[in-house]
Order: sequence, then C-alpha cells, then structure tokens
Amino acid sequence: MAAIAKVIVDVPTMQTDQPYDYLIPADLAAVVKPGMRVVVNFGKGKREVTGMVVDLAEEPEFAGEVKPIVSVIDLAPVLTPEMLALSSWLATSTFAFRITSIQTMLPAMMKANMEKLAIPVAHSEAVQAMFGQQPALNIADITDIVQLKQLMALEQAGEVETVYRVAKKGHAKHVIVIDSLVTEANHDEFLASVRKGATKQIALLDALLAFSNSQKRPTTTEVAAEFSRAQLNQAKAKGWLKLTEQEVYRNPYPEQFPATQPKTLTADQSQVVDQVVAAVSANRAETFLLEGVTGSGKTEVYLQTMAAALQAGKTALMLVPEIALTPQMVNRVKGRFGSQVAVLHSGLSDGEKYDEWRRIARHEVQVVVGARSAAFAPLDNIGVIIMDEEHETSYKQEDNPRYHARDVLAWRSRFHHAPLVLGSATPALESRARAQKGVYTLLNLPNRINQRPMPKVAIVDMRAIGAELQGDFSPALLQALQTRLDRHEQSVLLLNRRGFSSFVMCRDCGFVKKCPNCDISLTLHMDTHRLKCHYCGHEEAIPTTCPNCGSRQIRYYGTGTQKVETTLKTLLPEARILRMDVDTTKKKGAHAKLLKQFGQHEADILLGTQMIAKGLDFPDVTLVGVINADTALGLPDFRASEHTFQLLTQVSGRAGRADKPGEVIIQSFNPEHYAIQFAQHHDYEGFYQQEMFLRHQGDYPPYYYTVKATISHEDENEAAKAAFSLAKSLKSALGDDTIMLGPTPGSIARLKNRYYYQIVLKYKQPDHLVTVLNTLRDQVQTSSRQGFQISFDREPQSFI
Ligand SMILES: Nc1ncnc2c1ncn2[C@@H]1O[C@H](COP(=O)(O)OP(=O)(O)OP(=O)(O)O)[C@@H](O)[C@H]1O
Ligand SMILES: [Zn+2]
Ligand SMILES: [Zn+2]
Repeated sequence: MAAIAKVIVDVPTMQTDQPYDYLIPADLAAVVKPGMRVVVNFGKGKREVTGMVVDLAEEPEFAGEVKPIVSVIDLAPVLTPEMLALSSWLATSTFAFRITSIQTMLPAMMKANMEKLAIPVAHSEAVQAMFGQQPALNIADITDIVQLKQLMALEQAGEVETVYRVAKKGHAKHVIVIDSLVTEANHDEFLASVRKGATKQIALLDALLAFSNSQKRPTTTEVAAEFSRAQLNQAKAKGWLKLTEQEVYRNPYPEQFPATQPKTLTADQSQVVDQVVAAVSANRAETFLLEGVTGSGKTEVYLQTMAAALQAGKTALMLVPEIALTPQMVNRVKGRFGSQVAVLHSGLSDGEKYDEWRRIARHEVQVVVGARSAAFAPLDNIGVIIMDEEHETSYKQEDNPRYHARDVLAWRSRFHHAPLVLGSATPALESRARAQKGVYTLLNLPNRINQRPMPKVAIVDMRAIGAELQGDFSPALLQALQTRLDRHEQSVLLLNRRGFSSFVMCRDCGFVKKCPNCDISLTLHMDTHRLKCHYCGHEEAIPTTCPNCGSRQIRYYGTGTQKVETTLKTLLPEARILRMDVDTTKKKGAHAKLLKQFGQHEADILLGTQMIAKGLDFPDVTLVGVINADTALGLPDFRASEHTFQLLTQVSGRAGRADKPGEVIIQSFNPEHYAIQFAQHHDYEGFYQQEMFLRHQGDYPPYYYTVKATISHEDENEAAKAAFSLAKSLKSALGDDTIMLGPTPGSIARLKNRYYYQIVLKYKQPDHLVTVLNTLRDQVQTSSRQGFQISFDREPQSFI
C-alpha cells in the first residue's frame, strides 16, 4: 500500500512544478488516488491549501518531516490518467505551471474557495467574549470595524491565530422527489382521518392517488403552486408520501431538437468521409486538413464521420469557435445525436458547465461539442476529433497556459489513436503548409453542394466615389441593398471592426482620452454613455469639454455599428435592420435570439461585426456587403493580410447558399491589394502561394517557429534592465540560427500600472528552445519576490 502522495500544491505566490510529499493517513489509504484533489498544510503554521495528487509512492523522497494529508476533496479522481499526462505536457510545452494547467482543465466551479478564519489559541476573557461557543470566526463575515480591531489586537497578543481553510461548497443541484404512498386500497382510510372542511388535504390525497396510478414522481418544485412544503412535510409525517433528495443536472438546452437524418453524400463528400472513417476503423492518429469552400457541406462530413465513430462504439469530440456556437451548429449536432450530446461554451453558467462536464466524465454522453476549452473535455475512448474553422484565432488562449487548442487536440489524437480533422474554407497558413509537407493529409471539397456557384464578388474603389458617398455607403452597395428589399431577399452587412476602435478626440488640440492605468485610449460605449478601458476595466463618463484645452469641440471618432445603423435607417427607411455586435449580444441568449429572428425573416438586413462572418447558413441571403475591407490591413502585424483574406472569404460565403445566386460587394480603399484580389476570386490556393512567398522573404512563420517573451515590473527601469539581461542569457543559450527581435517596450508599454518589455525569438529547432526557456522561466520565477513577472507565448498571434 502506498504511503506517500505526490501533490502539486496551489500556492499562487510560490509557483513550482515540484510535487511535494505528503503522508497518506491510514484511514485514507484505500481512498487517495492520482487525479484527486486534497487539502494539505503548506509552509509554516496552519495554512491550508488545495493540491492535486499526481502520483503515489512507497517512500518519501523528502528527508525532513512529512506532513499528513488533511482531507480529500473528491471521492473519486477528477482527472483521468490521460488528463494528468496531458497537464504535464501542457505545462512544459506552453511554459506554464503545472497547477495552472490543471486548473484550466477543470470547470470553474471546481475551483476551491479559501476562507480566512480566526481561531482562539488562548482562553482569556477577551477571547471568551469574542468567540463564545464558536470554534472559529470567518473573517470575511465580520463587518463591525470595532470587532475587527479587537480581533487584530488579540492576534497581536498571540491569543488568536488566523488560518486559511478550504471552504467546501456543494456544487451539485438537488431536487426533492415525491413518492406517493397513497393507493386505491388505503386512500379511503387516509381520507377518513382528514377533517371535513380541509379541502387542501383532500386535494393532496387525490393528487397522490393519481401519481400512484400513473407512476409519476413529481418534484416538490413541480407541485409548489398547489401544495406548500409545509403541507408536504405534514403529509410525510402521516405516512402519505416519501420525500427523497435527488441530484439533477442543469440542462442548458432543455428544448427538443427536431431530429435530422443523414443526407445522401455527394461524391466529393463520400470520398472525404471514407478516408477519415478508414482511419477511425484502423485506430490511426492521422491528421487531416479538410479544405472545403464555403457551403461545400463540411458540417455533414463531420456529422457522418462522428456517427461512424459512435457506430464503432467510440466517442467523438468536436471543437467550434465560440461565436460559431450559434443555435445553428448546436441544432445540427443535437438534431443528429440527440441526448448523447454535451455542449460546452462560455455562454453557459458555471453550474451548467459543471453539470455538462460531469455528464461527460460519467460516460453519459458520446459526443461533445464545444469551444476552445472543450479540448479538455474528459471524454474517454475517443474515436474521432473534429476542429471546425481551424484557422480561427480564438482557438489560442491569450492567458496562461497559452495553449493552442489544435496542439491539445493533436496530443489527444495520438493518445487515443484517433484521427483529427481540421476543417476550414481558409486554413491557417501553418496548417496548409504542413499539408504541403505531408505532415497532414489534405482533403478537398472544391465545390459547393449541388454545383451551386460561388457568389460573384465586386470590389468598389472607395477612393473614386467622392461626393457620391452617403455616410459609409457607395451608390453600388446602396443600390444592391434596395434591390434585395424590392425582391424580399435578405442581406448581410459586415462592419469590419478589426484594427480600429471608437474613441473620443478633441478637434482643437487632438487630445485623446487614455486610461489612467494603461497607455491605451479608452473605448467609447454608446449604450451606457461611458468610456471603458478594455484591458483593466477602468470606466468613466464621456467628457463634454476637453480635459486638456477646455474646448467644447470634443467628438466621437470611429465608425460604430450604431452609427452605421442610424445612417442606414435614413437612407433605406423601409428596411428592417437587426444589429449584432458586442452591445446587442451581451445578454445571455441574445445572440441566438437575433439569429432566430433573422432566420424567420423578421428583418431584411443583418448588420454586424466579425461575429456574423462565419458559419451562418441562411437560404434567403443573396447579398453580402462589406462596408470597410481594409481597416486591418494597416496593422503592424504580419498576419494582417491573412486575417483580411479569411474574413472576406468567410463573409462572402454567406451569400447564395441555396437556390438563389449570391452577390458580394466589398468597399475598399486598397482594391489592388492581393488579399482583396484573391478573396474576390475565391482563390485560397493563390493567396496561399503569394503569402508563403512573402513570409519566406520576411523570415516569418510558418518558415520559423516563434515565441514572444514578456517581462514586466512596476518600475520601468527594472523592467528594462531585466529584459536586457534576459536577452543576454538567451543569446548565449541559443544557437546562431535563432533570430532575436528586441528587447522593445511592449506595444502597450504600461498595463495595470506595470511596465512591459518584450523579446521575439524566431527559431528552427523547437526542442532545444523549450528546454532553455523552461530553465530560464524557473530562474526568473525564483526572483519573483522582487516583483518581476515573465511569460513566454509560443506562436503569438502578433509580434506587437
Ligand atoms: N449531401 C448533401 N445534400 C444536400 N444538401 C447538403 C448536403 N451536404 C450539405 N448540404 C447542405 O448544404 C448547405 C451548406 O453546408 P454546410 O453549412 O455544411 O457548409 P460548410 O462547408 O460548413 O460551409 P461554411 O464553411 O460556409 O460554414 C447546408 O444547408 C447543408 O444542409
Ligand atoms: Zn486600463
Ligand atoms: Zn482639447
């Protein structure tokens, strides 16, 4: 029997990947297993912390006194051996700490709360007066300042100690079920014992008899309108019924989904499905890149591949971008697989997420569809993994651990010997290049379903419009919108918000209102009439006069969706417009509701930001308009062209998906730019060739791997000094084939009152670099008490 548990402790100020030895008390010997969370004492005093058991051993490695485990949090492991192994790989490959990786894999609701308690250690009168019979006081509960001061004095005098304890909270939701004990045989007997005028009791007896006869077990909530809890308790005392507590799941999708049947596949689709299914049957961890034009029926391919895995007795995992988790995608998957599906995305409450997670862990579902973090769904026996819209930047987490979901899925694909399908109309350059090298198997769906044509794309040169411009609209786009109104067809209008923000500027002195904590302009929110910092959350009122020169000429800048909507209403008064942006989709379910309204033809125009660009499949949309194609092209970002091409191609793909042909109008100030030209001709391959050429010239990915190191400190000098010394260490540790850019101040040099410096490394040999950086991280981390923070971001979204 193992006597020692190796525990990764959760101590925020002292992060380390080193597991600590803890003694397993005799009464827990049979219980403690790897993957379980435990409570342990850490450091001096009685500080309780949570930790994860990652291994067991016979003998301690630690020579000193080994403390015992205080208690277990879980009755069964919450991380499978697969997940424990994955957390270890994740920590190393993203330069994150193991505990951070573990926490990322568990639902937020499982994060333990810490309580700060005051406990008496002496028996003075003052202590008596303060505590009475209570063994401890929760410091957070004490609001009386006098009492708080007394407590501090007692602590100073050594009569009271403060300790941290792990607060256990009940996470599962419970209902109380009514089991009727009233039968035809005993009903009259019970009735005789009831006073004549007691109509409520008589009604309850009748209802209970009806439950027995129909074998119904209602919950107390279900009958709450008719019978109170007091009444039910009374009835229980009389032996009329039994009350049992039962755990229930919070179901985020209580509605029924109309069942759909598999479609007869086209020849192209069949070929793709056959190849993937062959890998499923052969238990082969092959990665496929499915390059299929918009409307080519990729979703049907995913569904039938997943069905094949289920047929073989396995499970299926499908990732979609957060914003594509519209009811359309959930409908399609739930419609095909019904209650076998669990859905995970950020729109769910913590409780719903926790329940979906447990349904997966308990093997109650066979299909998981979810956004980025669903890559860690505790699904077992995986037969196929799908990643839709694999080029989406939201698959990369921008916080520690800075993982890309694609890499996590590739790891799990190898672990389960299951194929991974990466699908997109516009694959990331990295992925397409890997397919070129034969690392991925390239699959193509070059045509739309039933040979429907791709929409015709026209580019409007905005430089040539001049006085004919109305608001942000060219005559061509306005005319096309009018035509759709006349024909009762629908339009989708994209306002590209990437690369610019709405801010407030003084027309007299050019003053721009910035965040007092971060060197960045505040963003205008017209709905609440406030200025907000998107980095730290700082908020303030919109000034009426310039804080710098006092001028009243302070104006709002930037084209917002609201402004476009207002203009459009005056230009096309009869048009019914639905606006979809961060403001109109803030409320839970608002996104789904807007799309449903549009689907039911309650509007003619869907006007929105990037969130309308992908996945939508509405048959009556025959026009797509792009108000501003180029805003992102000006960004100092080597992926600017790629992102612009992807966005234009995706949004164009919303037009003409059914019998009516589609048309696309793109307004641009750079009509000859290659990203816009290739998008006009639906030419992904052409774009890929051209972009690869440019990346090669500039030593950019995918020709190089990249990593961005960021170092910060509250003092600007300290941050700079540390950055230069880090650069020196890196130079000596890395070979000549590594290119180093910087150190430079971060694009936002100051954030939340910390100063940032960064170094970008471009390199060819990943293995060596990972070792070097992990060692460096540990060295810098030990100096973290001097206020330094360091992070490494592998394949950063941008260098700025
Ligand atoms: N075999 C088929 N027979 C008939 N209709 C099909 C078939 N496969 C797919 N479809 C239909 O074709 C339309 C487009 O398919 P789907 O939405 O899957 O395209 P997609 O490739 O995912 O496009 P996008 O990349 O634009 O999201 C859908 O309405 C779908 O129901
Ligand atoms: Zn700020
Ligand atoms: Zn001014």
